[in-house]
Amino acid sequence: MSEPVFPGEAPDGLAIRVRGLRKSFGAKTVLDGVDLDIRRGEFFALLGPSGTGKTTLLRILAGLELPDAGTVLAARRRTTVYQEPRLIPARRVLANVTLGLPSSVREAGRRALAEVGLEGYGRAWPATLSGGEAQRVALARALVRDPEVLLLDEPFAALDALTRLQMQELVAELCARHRPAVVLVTHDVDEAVRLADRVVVLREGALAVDQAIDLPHPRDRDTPGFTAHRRLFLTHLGVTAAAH
Ligand SMILES: Nc1ncnc2c1ncn2[C@@H]1O[C@H](COP(=O)(O)OP(=O)(O)OP(=O)(O)O)[C@@H](O)[C@H]1O
Repeated sequence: MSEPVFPGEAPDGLAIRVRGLRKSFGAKTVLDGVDLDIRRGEFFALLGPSGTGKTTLLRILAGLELPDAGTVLAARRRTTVYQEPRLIPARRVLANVTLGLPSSVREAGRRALAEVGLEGYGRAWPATLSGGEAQRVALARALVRDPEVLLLDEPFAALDALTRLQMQELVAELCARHRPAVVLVTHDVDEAVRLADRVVVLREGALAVDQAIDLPHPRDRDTPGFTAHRRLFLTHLGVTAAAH
């Protein structure tokens, strides 16, 4: 490694600053000189075809993976929500939410559960929850840590279509209230355009498009401008116009 990773916090106004990031697995180069600044409070979405390195980039931002070269400066409190809720089955819901934190945060844990629509679920067992409820618990577990950077790795991908829409709405609401910087990795172009302030496409190891989405909230496919953004990203993802 040529330079240290996480030598300090990102400069003022930034939650994340990435410079010259490279990562290979064996002969395969996944990230090939990625530069990226994410502002504090910015909702950032990362699109890209399967296997292009989105999760690898997120894992590097989380501090779970080391790059081969480059620097990452990031706000310290970073929390990840994954596609699966990753709850501990032998712990009740509230204990899952406050896992690893002092007992003084139990009340904050209950408040976080209420914020995700699960008031009164603290003593429930994970096995009794639906997929959507379990993912709400995962969100509460992130929320109670008061993240400066919220890393979302396809958090809605395993949910049915209706639950996915409800969860997108919830995440939009929570992020508008708490204003963490968000990095959302998703395959879903509509989801990215609906939620993000800015969308980037990762292709062949580099960031191919970097587009601000300056549309009012709440957004849906009927919001003027939505379809134009959608088309742009689909085109950059290699989807032909006929399939739009
Ligand atoms: N620990 C690892 N060892 C070897 N190869 C890896 C490892 N982690 C990721 N890769 C490879 O790196 C490439 C990028 O993987 P990554 O999971 O980051 O892509 P992705 O864009 O998130 O994919 P998807 O959208 O399908 O989740 C893939 O070819 C993958 O097989």
